[in-house]
Amino acid sequence: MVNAESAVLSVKDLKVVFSGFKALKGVDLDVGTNEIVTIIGPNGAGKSTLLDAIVGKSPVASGNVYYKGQDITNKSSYHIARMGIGRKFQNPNVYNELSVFDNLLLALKGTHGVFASIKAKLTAAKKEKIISVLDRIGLLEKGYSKVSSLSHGQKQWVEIGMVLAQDPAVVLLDEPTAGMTPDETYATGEIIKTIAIDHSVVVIEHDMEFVKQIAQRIVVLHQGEKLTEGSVGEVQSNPKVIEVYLGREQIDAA
Ligand SMILES: Nc1ncnc2c1ncn2[C@@H]1O[C@H](COP(=O)(O)OP(=O)(O)OP(=O)(O)O)[C@@H](O)[C@H]1O
Repeated sequence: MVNAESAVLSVKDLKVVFSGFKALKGVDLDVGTNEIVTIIGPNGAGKSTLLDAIVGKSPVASGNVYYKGQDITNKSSYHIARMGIGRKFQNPNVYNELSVFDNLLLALKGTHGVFASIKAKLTAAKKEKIISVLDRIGLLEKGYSKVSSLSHGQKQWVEIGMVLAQDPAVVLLDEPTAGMTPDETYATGEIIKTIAIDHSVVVIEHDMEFVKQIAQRIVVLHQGEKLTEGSVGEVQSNPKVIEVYLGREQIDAA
């Protein structure tokens, strides 16, 4: 069982308020080493806000975020990323006219500026790192392809690769399968499981089939609060979760 002492990432009684609107009303979350935590919940539950607050993109009104025991509450996004928390957003943010390889090169830790990065000498260590990331995201064969030639799903994997290139200990993914085909969605689940061999991963997701594929522990948010957490089975059979979320998902899917 993960607790605040053993957690890599620990969120305590976190509150986020937007112009008087309480988006998070005191949320706790502990993420263990190499654990996958999946966050589900209805639209507006506060899922993205929670990830934003962790990485310093939403101002925390009260409560704390700890990374490896250090209080990182309201530190700058840049600082938090450098410490080891990588965040992928919903929309791809890649350089379409560059190759997959060069996109990953740009994302490597300690790299500054597009021109300088691409013109700088490619060391064996950097090349090895990029190849290992390409392998992780299933794009070894596409390393020299322009990102513009890739499918939507493959672009999302490049973005995940760009997060991995920064050597984070914790990877935060906001709806990584949005807009993907079923095959791409499944492949994304397998990529995430491989990432979790040596990273902690927090995933926001709506697709329950995908959640079942990757989930170890599920946290359910509702109206800015944690409704419950547990295994897939525990969450799926929880009457409160069925009422506020899963029932609605099943109706939407019908
Ligand atoms: N910058 C902001 N300013 C004002 N309100 C915001 C801001 N960001 C989020 N909110 C509000 O906070 C609430 C939580 O939003 P959030 O995006 O975290 O929900 P979510 O659970 O990720 O939903 P979805 O599944 O639709 O992405 C929503 O009511 C949203 O309108």
